Amino acid sequence: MTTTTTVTATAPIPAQKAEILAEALPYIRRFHGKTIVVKFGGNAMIDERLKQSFAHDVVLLKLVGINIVVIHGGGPQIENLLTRIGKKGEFIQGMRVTDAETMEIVEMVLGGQVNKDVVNLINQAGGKAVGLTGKDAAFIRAKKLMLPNKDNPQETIDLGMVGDITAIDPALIAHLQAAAFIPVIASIGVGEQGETYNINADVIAGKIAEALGAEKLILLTNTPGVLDKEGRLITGVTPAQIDAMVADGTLSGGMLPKISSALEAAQSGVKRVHIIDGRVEHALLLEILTNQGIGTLIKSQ
Ligand SMILES: Nc1ncnc2c1ncn2[C@@H]1O[C@H](COP(=O)(O)OP(=O)(O)O)[C@@H](O)[C@H]1O
Ligand SMILES: CC(=O)N[C@@H](CCC(=O)OP(=O)(O)O)C(=O)O
Repeated sequence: MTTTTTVTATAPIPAQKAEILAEALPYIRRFHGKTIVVKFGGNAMIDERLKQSFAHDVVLLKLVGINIVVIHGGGPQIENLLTRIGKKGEFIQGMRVTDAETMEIVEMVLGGQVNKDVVNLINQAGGKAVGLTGKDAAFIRAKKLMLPNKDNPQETIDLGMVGDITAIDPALIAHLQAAAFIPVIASIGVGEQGETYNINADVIAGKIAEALGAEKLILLTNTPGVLDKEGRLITGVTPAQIDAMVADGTLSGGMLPKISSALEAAQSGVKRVHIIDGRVEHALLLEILTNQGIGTLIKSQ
């Protein structure tokens, strides 16, 4: 008996769609086998649909052979829980003042709720994500940060349990990448005595990108990129422009640790560092696989 196979004609793909797909090829070839570190900001993480589009992008990029490493924040999510226990968050130069009780909340929210949420989303999208904090294999070592006081450089500001990264061991990430897992890292570090440190997620993302020799670092946030005094997007910033914008207050709050770690990464061998709008659907695909420049490129000089 012979069987007949029916081949159903597929609907013609609009030429524009095919063109966009074809445009991705040189980028896939360029980044195949390379590492791209992506920081998913807490503010970009609020919308469910955007979270899913982020997770799909991560899985697609991994499937075309790009080693994606995800670092996530969770500032607004920490703030929610602090409010529920009647505590108000305090920030100095974009860093959360972290007493012992706040540290407990930060670890619970970042290492627990937010980390597992991101892991779950990526796995639901078909990836193999593994959640970590810097305590796993003690791969992010830190000591207490003493923040220089901008008004009086002889003085330092005590932020409590905020960590200053002393070392990152890339071996654990390399093992996970070799086995096709997607590392999803919460911004917690560990001290010499096993103490827990709260570290700004942008700072960790920059240091991990450096330690892994990443091709790209992408910081997804809730603004179109770096904005000038008039609120217009700056598509590329130099160190001199950054210094001027910090000095005149154009850059403030959460943008301060973001811009300084982006610049440090760019000056320490990470080839391209971008701050982009995580509120744009498929922002990652647009940034990595198309010639559509979005957000701000941080220049090393
Ligand atoms: N010049 C600037 N350009 C863009 N954003 C800025 C600037 N100065 C301060 N910001 C603030 O920085 C915020 C981004 O940092 P943050 O709130 O820490 O985001 P994330 O959670 O993504 O790390 C923006 O929402 C904006 O309020
Ligand atoms: C020291 C410090 O400020 N830690 C941050 C860690 C989370 C974070 O960086 O989250 P976003 O990326 O969403 O801002 C905090 O406690 O809020």
